[in-house]
Amino acid sequence: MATPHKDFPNLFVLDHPLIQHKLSIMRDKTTSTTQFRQLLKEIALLMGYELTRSLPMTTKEIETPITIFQAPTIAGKKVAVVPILRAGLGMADGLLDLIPAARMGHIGLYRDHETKRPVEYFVKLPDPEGRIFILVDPMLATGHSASAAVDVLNKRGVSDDNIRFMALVAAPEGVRVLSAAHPTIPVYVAALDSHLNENAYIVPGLGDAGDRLFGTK
Ligand SMILES: O=P(O)(O)OC[C@H]1O[C@H](OP(=O)(O)OP(=O)(O)O)[C@H](O)[C@@H]1O
Ligand SMILES: O=c1cc[nH]c(=O)[nH]1
Ligand SMILES: [Mg+2]
Repeated sequence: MATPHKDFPNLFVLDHPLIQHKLSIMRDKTTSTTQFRQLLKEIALLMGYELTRSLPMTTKEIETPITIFQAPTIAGKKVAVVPILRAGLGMADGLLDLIPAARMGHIGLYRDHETKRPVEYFVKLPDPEGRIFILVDPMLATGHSASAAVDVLNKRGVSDDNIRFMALVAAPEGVRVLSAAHPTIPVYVAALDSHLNENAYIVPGLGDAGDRLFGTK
């Protein structure tokens, strides 16, 4: 079971060997787009298994072929998976395999090359009533895209209590920014890397996740 990081009480680094092995292949610059896409999906599914551990449970009376049974089921809350476009789409695929009944929202943000600040270009979300929102984006670098995406959800009536954030690789700078703005949101990552470079890319990181996922440059 995931335990909070010693420096960040809301950060959970999922250090399962399968996740770490797959991430190392993704980091390698010689890994192809095809492999990168497949591995991102597989890691998201494995991370989703841990993240969904906190979903509230209840029981429901069913009848097995043998007897009446109070069967454990996920309580009322419905789930929405919300990728931050573009790169988040690669993680959403894995989560949807795990939770096929989840609704899906989309938040389009790109990071301006000069300012390094996110620019919003698309938002479409499901009804927030009684729903848990899982925001997904492989890279948490400066943390401004993640914070902006949470702000978008807040404006549409989703409280921080109903938001989880899932990233592949985070920089400490980004975790600090996101948790300063939204201290109660649990953040799940596969790795907490060293720092950001002068272009606000994560070191050692894996480069530009969107470009590697979609084969663009
Ligand atoms: O934490 P930040 O400093 O805000 O950076 C992280 C953001 O940068 C990347 O997206 P990008 O802007 O490259 O868009 P893309 O997914 O379309 O490539 C990444 O997928 C995050 O959304
Ligand atoms: O390292 C980084 C930082 C921002 N966006 C990326 O895709 N990679
Ligand atoms: Mg990109």
